[in-house]
Amino acid sequence: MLIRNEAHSAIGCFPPTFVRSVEGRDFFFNNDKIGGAIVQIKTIQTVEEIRPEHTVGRTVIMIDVLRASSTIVTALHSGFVSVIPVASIGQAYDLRSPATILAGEQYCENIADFDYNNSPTALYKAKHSGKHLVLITTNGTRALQKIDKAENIFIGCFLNSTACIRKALSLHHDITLCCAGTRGEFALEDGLAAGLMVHVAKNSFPFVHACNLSEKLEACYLHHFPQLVQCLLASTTGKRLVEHQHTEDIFFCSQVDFLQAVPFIHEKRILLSSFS
Ligand SMILES: O=C(O)[C@H](CS(=O)(=O)O)OP(=O)(O)O
Repeated sequence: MLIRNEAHSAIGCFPPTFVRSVEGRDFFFNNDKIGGAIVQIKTIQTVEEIRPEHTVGRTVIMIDVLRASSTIVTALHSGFVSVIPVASIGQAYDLRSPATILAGEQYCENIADFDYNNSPTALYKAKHSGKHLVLITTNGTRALQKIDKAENIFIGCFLNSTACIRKALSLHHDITLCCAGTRGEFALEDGLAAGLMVHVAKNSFPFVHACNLSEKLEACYLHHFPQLVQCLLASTTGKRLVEHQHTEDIFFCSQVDFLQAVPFIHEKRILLSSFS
């Protein structure tokens, strides 16, 4: 039910009129026709800071640029039917079958008997059409368990940033950009990808209200995007990945809008959205 806000009573003329529903959702009107709901975008710095109000009734984009989100986007782009995130190495071994491939890392190190590290570059070259990827990573796959109450959950990174935020906007829920972070700390690369998504959202849809952090991260992205690879190489996670000989993945993960795949979570599996 909509309640007209008397402070904005200029119905029928531009600028549009803003109205708050009894459910607390804001809408805008153009020439007395409903133009749509205002989408609020909130960015969370690390998954540890996620509270129920950031997920319930909202669309959440989980961002773990280095590397879980990039790996998931690439795997689904490359023909895997699904990605199954697991919480322990034992669970991954239990799911081993002719239909599955095991990938992941623990603190950047390879896991014994796994087919791949958490490497988007390797999965981009791999040919496993029709198989399911079982994935465990230090931060990203665990982060997913903390946002499972969201209305919709998408997986985003630089590789699919425009496709991902546009898909989220199309659902007309408020959006939480959840930066996974690294080992409990904010990760610059996640914040920069969030900033890019905020920028795309503001340029795609006229009535986006972004929180202060979102606005600052947008400015940060716009400042840094000419040297994105250098930024990622100099980040805490980037340095760690270089030490572990995963430099190629940093270059791969810094490619903005290289892929169109938009993964979403359905019943604990990650699938390709039909829109992708
Ligand atoms: O190896 C990765 O991709 C990282 C390891 S670290 O803990 O951030 O160094 O894990 P992820 O879960 O993808 O952030």
